[in-house]
Amino acid sequence: MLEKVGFVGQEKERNQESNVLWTADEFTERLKDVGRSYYHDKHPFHVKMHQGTLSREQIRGWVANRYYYQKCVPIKDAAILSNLPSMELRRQWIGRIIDHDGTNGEDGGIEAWLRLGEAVGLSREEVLSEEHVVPGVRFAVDAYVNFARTKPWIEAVASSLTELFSPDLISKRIKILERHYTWIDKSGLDYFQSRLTQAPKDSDTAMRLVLTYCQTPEAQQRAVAALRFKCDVLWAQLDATEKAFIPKA
Ligand SMILES: O=C(O)c1cc(C(=O)O)c2c(n1)C(=O)C(=O)c1cc(C(=O)O)[nH]c1-2
Repeated sequence: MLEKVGFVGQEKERNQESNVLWTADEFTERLKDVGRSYYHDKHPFHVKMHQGTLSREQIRGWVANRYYYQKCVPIKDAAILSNLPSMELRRQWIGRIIDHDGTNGEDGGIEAWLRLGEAVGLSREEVLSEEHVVPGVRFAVDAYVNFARTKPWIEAVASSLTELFSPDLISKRIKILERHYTWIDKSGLDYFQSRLTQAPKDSDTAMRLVLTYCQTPEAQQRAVAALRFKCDVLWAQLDATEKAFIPKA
């Protein structure tokens, strides 16, 4: 009997399938199904952002809170790196830390996010102090870092596969911000532009690893569950941001 891996409400259907090893195509579709159902592009906070109805304060609240996620992503990747069992695997992962932290003479994503903060009217000090970060965001992001530290590395790798879905959302977001939030200085959007090339590279690597190393039904199902967990991490951040910055109608 396989251990339950968190398919809320779908245990029966999943258990019947528990001994089936999916083909690479079926497995890929199962992973994409998670994104189609649970990715944060459909969160009400994003829906309002896309409708162009968020106030300056609400955009600032989102940027200040997302900073905590940005800051923790390379910490999460360093945790995964520390669990990878070979030089070859670590070589495939280490670039992610540099993408966010930068390297000598070259800024990374965290710096770009701070510039986004300035472009929406938040001082660097204000963002760095985390004074606007609400408890729910901190808890959700910390859960992601903790997951990467403590779970088998292949599950942590699978949890990063939300990046399969982020390019569509981010390219939509760039257009929306330019069209509806014209008060934001355009230079602040550089962060999103660079993710459009980084995210597909990252998700290709992660997908290759997951397809290679998840070779039992249980391993495949754990990967799907890890991706569902990550969708919940992203969703919970927006729940907490929405509650803090959008008054109830
Ligand atoms: O703006 C977004 O909607 C979004 C989503 C995601 C994601 O889907 O995980 C990431 C990012 N952005 C992002 O900027 C980023 O650096 C990133 C790293 C990771 C990861 O799990 O390793 N996801 C994401």
